[in-house]
Amino acid sequence: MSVVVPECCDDLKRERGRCLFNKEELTNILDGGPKLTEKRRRIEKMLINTPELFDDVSPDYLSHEDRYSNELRKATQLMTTLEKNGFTYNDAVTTGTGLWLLMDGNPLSLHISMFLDTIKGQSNPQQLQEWLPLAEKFKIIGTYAQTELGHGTFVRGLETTATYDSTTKEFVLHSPTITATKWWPGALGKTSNHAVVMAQLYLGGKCYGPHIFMVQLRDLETHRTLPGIVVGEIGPRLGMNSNDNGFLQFNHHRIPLTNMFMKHSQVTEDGKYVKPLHSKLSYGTMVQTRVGIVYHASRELSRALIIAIRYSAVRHQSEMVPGDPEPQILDYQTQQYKLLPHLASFFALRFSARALLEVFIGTSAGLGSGKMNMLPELHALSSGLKAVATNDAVKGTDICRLACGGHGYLSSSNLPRIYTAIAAGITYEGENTVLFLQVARYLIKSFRASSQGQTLPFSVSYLRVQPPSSHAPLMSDRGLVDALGAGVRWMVGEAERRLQQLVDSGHSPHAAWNACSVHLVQCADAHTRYYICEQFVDAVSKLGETVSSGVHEVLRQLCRLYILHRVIQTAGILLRCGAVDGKALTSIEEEECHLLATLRIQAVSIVDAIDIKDVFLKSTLGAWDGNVYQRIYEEAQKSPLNKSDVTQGYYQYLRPLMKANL
Ligand SMILES: CCCCC/C=C\C/C=C\C/C=C\C=C\C(=O)SCCNC(=O)CCNC(=O)[C@H](O)C(C)(C)COP(=O)(O)OP(=O)(O)OC[C@H]1O[C@@H](n2cnc3c(N)ncnc32)[C@H](O)[C@@H]1OP(=O)(O)O
Ligand SMILES: Cc1cc2nc3c(=O)[nH]c(=O)nc-3n(C[C@H](O)[C@H](O)[C@H](O)COP(=O)(O)OP(=O)(O)OC[C@H]3O[C@@H](n4cnc5c(N)ncnc54)[C@H](O)[C@@H]3O)c2cc1C
Repeated sequence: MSVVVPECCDDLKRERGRCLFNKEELTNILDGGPKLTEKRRRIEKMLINTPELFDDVSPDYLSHEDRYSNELRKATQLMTTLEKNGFTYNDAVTTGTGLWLLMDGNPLSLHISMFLDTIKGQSNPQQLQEWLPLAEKFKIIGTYAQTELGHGTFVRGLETTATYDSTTKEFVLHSPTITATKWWPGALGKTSNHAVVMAQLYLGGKCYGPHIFMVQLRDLETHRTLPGIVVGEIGPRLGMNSNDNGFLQFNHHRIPLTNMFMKHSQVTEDGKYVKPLHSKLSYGTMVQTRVGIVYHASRELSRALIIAIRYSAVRHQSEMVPGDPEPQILDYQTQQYKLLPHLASFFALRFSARALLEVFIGTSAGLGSGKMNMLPELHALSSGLKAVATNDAVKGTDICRLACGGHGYLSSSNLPRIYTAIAAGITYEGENTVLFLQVARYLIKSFRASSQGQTLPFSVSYLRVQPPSSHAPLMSDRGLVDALGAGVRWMVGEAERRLQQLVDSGHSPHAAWNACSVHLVQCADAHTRYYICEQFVDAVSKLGETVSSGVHEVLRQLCRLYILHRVIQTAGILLRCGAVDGKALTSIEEEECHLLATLRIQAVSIVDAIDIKDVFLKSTLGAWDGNVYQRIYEEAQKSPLNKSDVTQGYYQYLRPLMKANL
């Protein structure tokens, strides 16, 4: 059956006809300015014009091995296409386009992110000069090998050892137990010939904790594993199965002294240790990746939202008024309630990701001149935002899937794949509960420091013991954000009181910490969300002077929805600390419902402005033209089971069963 694709279906035409703002202007804001929109579109055009980057057959129909090879084919093609056209792999990552083409995890992602970032951030000048050009030109291909079978979260507990032998000026890398096996690193199984390896440094029998080493794993000509190394792939996962996540063991494998990354700490030829300026500088690559993940999570959420909101405008179901035509499902308030707060979250995360990037850039510049004082603030912010962004993207993506009913469960909707890929984000790069506990540690320390009269860094300054009282009217954006801040201050104060009470009653500080950790995680989550609200309000108010009134109004409504929704989610705490009363909550709930109806009118135009082309959405439900049913039908025809009317399985199993005398 041939497809006659209308320019865009009537439902979407009508939706788009109601747009009251300049879409291009909103697109520019999301990209970070018109120049960045223009650059992204140039990259997209170039990629779209490279047919080799697209799948002939859905990876769902490929074997485990073919999925990997197919993705490797596309990943290498992507790198050469970018290079030939004067772009960097970073351009493809920062615009999202590269990651979207490589649908489900890809074998070069660790190389272009954590491997290169470690070389850039942890090398001394000689190492940088030696390794960076090789890695940038793909002469060596690497990954970040830290996690082990026995330890992922607890980096200090890693078992792999790097013991210095001053007689040969080498480190001996060893995996003393099965649990010391490196396990999980992306692209470790079959792709990488090098890895940056986190191992316990031993000098003269003394352990100096985890340090990073550059280790060659495979021969650069034959790609065969080097002696003293065992490496392989770990098998199928929930998602991201086109990557070759791997395992790695060392058997007294020797590498030169100069292969320890020596920007921050050094080992001299005679085996002396030179301490870094801060003990956690070797965790820098993780921090940098967490900053990137906040953007990544917001982008993935936006893909799911575009799909679900367009589909909700095309899908008609049931009767709202008996006898009337079936309405668009987007007209149901419950559908708006499912989707629109997540749309607001996407914007909130995008503005917060930008603010975090600025903190990262500022802190990195400070580190360059020996200033370590911003590091705890960056660690807390990047940990909290990574956790909230991935939690919300996963939840939001699943809600989008559910909001599409049965068709959301189809692989061709692309929602399952977006979900399984981003679901891993809750675990990798610091499991979210663990990261929240790091944030909580910072909050409690800050709260205590404030009680002792110390000045607090900017993200926690609202926790000071005697904050200035809010002058903003409660129902204004600022007033409600101040109320949320008061709620977090109350929660942190309460956590501190409970900790102290437990210690006073004879518990050790560590036991007290564990006994309060559910509450502490809630404090960290609430603090991070307060920070996000602040960033959203600030961004919208700053933009107010420079953007057209239509765009400003849309942003103001999304920001308002985000805040109202947050206040309702936190109602229990806000009532307990007296920041709001029942009457205020009732009017906030009413306003939220009203706002849902207002935002619904322009919802399709808002997701259009996110400007993700069909080839990157890869969804039968979310395409720009809204031609949903034809696409679903055509995708189903591609199933290998439809190649013949009667399958082999019939002759092999079904027929014998039917003929059997049961
Ligand atoms: C760039 C684009 C990216 C896009 C991405 C898109 C797709 C990704 C695709 C695939 C996935 C890719 C890769 C995945 C990779 C990985 O997962 S790599 C492995 C990541 N592993 C982790 O994140 C482990 C998490 N654990 C930790 O970070 C630490 O163990 C932990 C922080 C939990 C504890 O550390 P530890 O050394 O045990 O700490 P202590 O208890 O001794 O000390 C705590 C004090 O140290 C401070 N601190 C901890 N970390 C840092 C840091 N990074 N920077 C600064 N300070 C730090 C902490 O605040 C404590 O300070 P105080 O004592 O309170 O003052
Ligand atoms: C798709 C994917 C890709 C990955 N890529 C890489 C990679 O490229 N390189 C690499 O080195 N690693 C990689 N990892 C590993 C990843 O970083 C770890 O899985 C992650 O850090 C969590 O560690 P874990 O698996 O040991 O979980 P655990 O730490 O064992 O966590 C299990 C549970 O214990 C809880 N828990 C643990 N510690 C605490 C605590 N202190 N307090 C309270 N609760 C706690 C956690 O909250 C969680 O509920 C990847 C993982 C995945 C899933």
